[in-house]
Amino acid sequence: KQSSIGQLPPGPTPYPLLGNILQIDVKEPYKYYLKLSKKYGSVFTIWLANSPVVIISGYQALKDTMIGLGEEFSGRATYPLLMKITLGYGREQGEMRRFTLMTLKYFGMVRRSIEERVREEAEKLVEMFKKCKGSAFSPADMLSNTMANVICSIVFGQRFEFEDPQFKFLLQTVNSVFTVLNSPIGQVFLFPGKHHLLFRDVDKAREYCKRQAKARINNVDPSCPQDLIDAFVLKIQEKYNPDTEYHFDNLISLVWNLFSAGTETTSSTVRHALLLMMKHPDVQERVQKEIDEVVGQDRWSSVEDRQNLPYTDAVIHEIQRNMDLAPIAVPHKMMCDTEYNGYVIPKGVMVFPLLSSMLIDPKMWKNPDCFDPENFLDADGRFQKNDAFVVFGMGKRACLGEALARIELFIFFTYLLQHFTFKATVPLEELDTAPTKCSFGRMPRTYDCYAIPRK
Ligand code: HEM
Repeated sequence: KQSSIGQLPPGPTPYPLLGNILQIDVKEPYKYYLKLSKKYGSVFTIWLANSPVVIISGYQALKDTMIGLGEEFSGRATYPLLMKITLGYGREQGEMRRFTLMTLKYFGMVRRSIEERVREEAEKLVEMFKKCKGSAFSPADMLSNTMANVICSIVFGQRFEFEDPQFKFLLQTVNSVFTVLNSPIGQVFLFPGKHHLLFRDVDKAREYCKRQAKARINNVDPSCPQDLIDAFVLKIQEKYNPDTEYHFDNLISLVWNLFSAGTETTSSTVRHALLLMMKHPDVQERVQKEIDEVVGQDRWSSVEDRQNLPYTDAVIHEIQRNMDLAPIAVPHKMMCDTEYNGYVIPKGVMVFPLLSSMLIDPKMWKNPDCFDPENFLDADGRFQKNDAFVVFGMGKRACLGEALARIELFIFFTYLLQHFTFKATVPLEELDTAPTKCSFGRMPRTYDCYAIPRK
């Protein structure tokens, strides 16, 4: 089969029907891929059942393919599970991506600023943590709820009360999506599994998005769209033509995708951030000291403070590097037969950009294997960028919520550390910071903590 579909890069010998599935540690497949890259080099092939997947690893190869051959490598995987629960909007794609980026910018700049929306939610979170009055609690749901509301304010034009049953259902569904993707079956998404139950919930969640969108059809003020759904409905009306990307199905997918891609990612990163702060009290103290000196206790921090908070900035970057949220990004698909490195990767073949390979490359980092903010600091303690920081992916498919996510992480993290010191409920040596499920993305543990008010 290999010879009949082009000169695929080499890789471990697959078994008939199963491919390499039995060799893969389905709990942490990306570790297996990292091992394979040592044997086969920066481009190799594995087989998930009958389907070849080309894996790209290391700085140069990722740059050559994701940027140099960006168009060729930019397709979206069209496997049913992925289509339905992740980025289903994009078989045609380019225009949808442009629309989303422009609209996020529009609502952030022309309408109410993104930062203002983020700050409102972060303030609410601080209030909620205060209500815990220093006793132990789990921050996970509060983080998801507040961070989801940032997206809701842009997409639906409203925030939801946490008790709202529809909001709870949407969040639960997002959570199940990530749980399934991270369970062993999630990695091998070509197989049927319990995801038919998930499909049912995802369909219900998409139904909700549909109702929201339908309600707008005759109610949008063309001179003043209030949210992303309004902006899209205007496009449908302006350009109605079933051949364009502006049709109802794409609107539903886009709304759902933004909600799902924008909620669990940022909230689990802040969850991981607090866990690391508990594990490294010296780092937490140094961040607080810097915030106290630059921002003080009498005003909230703003994104403009970032450049004067190099240590805090380095810590946030290091949290993301250490977390490695999306070790294989989101699967790509070849747009056409493409020659790379002497191999021919055929149109339609799935590609995993192994982002992890860059995040732990010893040539790129001072201390790749541990949590160490020094990875982002120069000898004078200034923040230092690093090209291998690719947590948001690279090239034409890079995360389109990156700008929003960076504001969210900065504001939530600095607000929380300005107001609280986080302490573990177990002795530090028992506090495990390794993510629990790592099949597709890496999800941090849930935990109880103390948030001790600082004032
Ligand atoms: C810590 C936060 C986040 C991280 C680490 C992250 C990371 C990523 C990564 C690695 C990809 C895949 C890139 C690739 O395939 O090359 C991606 C795609 C995407 N992200 Fe994010 N993301 C985050 C937050 C967000 C937020 C807040 C939104 C919502 C606005 C969002 C929306 C998306 C979308 C829509 C895509 C698909 C882009 C496409 O296929 O064209 N992400 N993200």
